[in-house]
This record gives sequence, structure tokens and C-alpha cells, in this order.
Amino acid sequence: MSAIIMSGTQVAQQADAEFQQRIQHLKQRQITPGLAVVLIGDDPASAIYVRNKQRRAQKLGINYQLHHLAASVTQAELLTLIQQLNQDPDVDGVMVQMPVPPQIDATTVMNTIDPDKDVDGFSVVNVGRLWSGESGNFPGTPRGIMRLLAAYQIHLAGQQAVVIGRSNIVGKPMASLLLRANATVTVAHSKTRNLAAIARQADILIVAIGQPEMITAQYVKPGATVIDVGMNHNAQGKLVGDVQFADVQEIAGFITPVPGGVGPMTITGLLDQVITLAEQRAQRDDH
Ligand SMILES: Nc1nc2c(c(=O)[nH]1)N[C@@H](CN(C=O)c1ccc(C(=O)N[C@@H](CCC(=O)O)C(=O)O)cc1)CN2
Ligand SMILES: [Mg+2]
Repeated sequence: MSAIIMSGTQVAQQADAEFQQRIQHLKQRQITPGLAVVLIGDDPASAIYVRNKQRRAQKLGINYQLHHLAASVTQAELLTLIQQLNQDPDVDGVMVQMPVPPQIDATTVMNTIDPDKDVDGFSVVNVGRLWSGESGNFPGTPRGIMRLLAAYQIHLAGQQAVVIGRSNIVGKPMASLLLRANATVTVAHSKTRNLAAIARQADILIVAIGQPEMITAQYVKPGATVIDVGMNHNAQGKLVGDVQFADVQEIAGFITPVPGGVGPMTITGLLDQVITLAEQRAQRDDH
């Protein structure tokens, strides 16, 4: 038996068709969704991700602004730019590509973005909204994963979910969204004892640990859904996930590939959030 491969590439394309319609409705009302991305320095991986976002956003007719700042930019200069974007009526969503250079305090930056434009959902206001069950802006990767699970009709209520990784970008918000969907959620991490035994309890296993191909078949219950958030380069320079794909696909029920799994869905989650913010602007204009 071999797992069903969950194609983020395909589901992202389907999402784009839905987004096109939503954007068309907005444009009939003279509203164009606006996304401002701040990229600092010349990290090659960040440059790829930002280019992917730009390509997808512009194809959909989203008004995309890239603010590419030097690696030496000061915190004060960055905060001034964010405040300008907060005031700009054409900008619905603002995001700063992570990671940022050492002179920049990421927490201050995230909390300077207007919470209602904080399209990544990294500010304390949106984290609080997420965990208290309110509506708000939530991070793109977990949002995209929820859409991917829905597209493959993976049942969540009452299911055992194990999230390996506790980052603010993926692990913690993923746990919260799964909890909101009535899954029973365990968050495991590098200090967890008996990790393989805990992972094997999962009906849905989400892996975001940044360790190339660490998760082998012995971590996976037969038939489980395995979502690989990892993006690592192996010794041969090939892009691999945190899951040993060839090994695990023999035992899992569903599995995401790398690339073409979670990565495209991260951008889908982000674009969905931008369009939602523009729809909220349209609603405000009505009142
Ligand atoms: N401010 C943010 N910074 C970062 C986020 C984020 O959500 N907000 N997430 C990641 C990077 N990321 C989006 O920003 C991202 C990562 C990967 C992809 C993607 O399309 N991956 C492809 C492979 C691309 C490649 O060839 O290397 C795939 O998996 O198929 C898109 C966006 C960290 N920073
Ligand atoms: Mg991927």
C-alpha cells in the first residue's frame, strides 16, 4: 500500500480560481486587494519565497508592493516604513519576510504592524484572537495546511493530532487551528521524551522541526496523514523535508511531498488572508 500524495501545487491552483472570483467581485466595487511585503537583505531562500508570492499575487491582480531594504537597515528606518504602510489606504496587508537581520527586533516589528493589516498574524493581538477563538488574521502556513486537509477530506473532529515543532510561525498556530477544529492536539518538540511513540499515536502528524528527513516510518501509525512542513537541503543539495518520504509513504494514508506540498499552500493561506482583509475594507466602505 502506498499513501495518497497531497498535492499542494494542485490545491493551490484550485484556490487561485476561487480567489480570482473574489477579486473580480471586489474590483466591481473599485477595490483592489493590496499586499506590501518587506524584504530585508539578500537571503537567497527568502528571495525565492518572496518571488513566488509576487508571481501568484500579481497573476491574481492583487496590488503587490515589494519594499526591499538593505541588510544594514536600522530598526528605526524599518518602523517608519511600517507606520507609512499602516496609514496607506491602498494596502490591506503588511508583512515582513522572516528571518530578519540581528539588529532588528522581530517582536517589536510584528507588534508595530496594525493588527488589522498584520496579514501574517504574528502580532500578540492576533495570537490572542487565535487562541481565544475570535476571528482575526492567522499565519499562512497553518491556514494553508487546514485548506489542504479539507481538500483531501481529512476528518479532524475527535481525531488525534500530533504537531512536532513549537514555533510561533507554524507549530503553535497549527495546534490552535487543529484545536478549533475539535481535534485532540499534542504538541511535541526537541525535548519530548519517547517522540516516536507519541508520534505513532497520531491520526494526523504535522512535522515542522527543521531536521532533514528525521521522521522515518517508525514514527508513523499505518494509515496516518503526514504533513511535512520542513524545507532543508540535504548533503547532495537537494530540497528535502523533515520526513523520509520514500520510507513513510509506504505506511501513511496521506502524505505531502517537498517541494509541492505545504510550500505552495503557505502562499495560498497568505493570499486568502489578504483578500479577506480587502473584503472587510469593502464592508466598511458600505457603512
Ligand atoms: N513573514 C513570514 N516569513 C516567513 C514565512 C511566513 O509565512 N511569513 N514562512 C516561511 C517562508 N515562506 C513564506 O514566507 C514560504 C516558504 C516556502 C514556499 C514555497 O513555495 N516552497 C516551495 C519550494 C520552493 C523552493 O524551491 O525552495 C515548495 O515547498 O514547493 C513559499 C513560502 C519563512 N518565512
Ligand atoms: Mg512543500
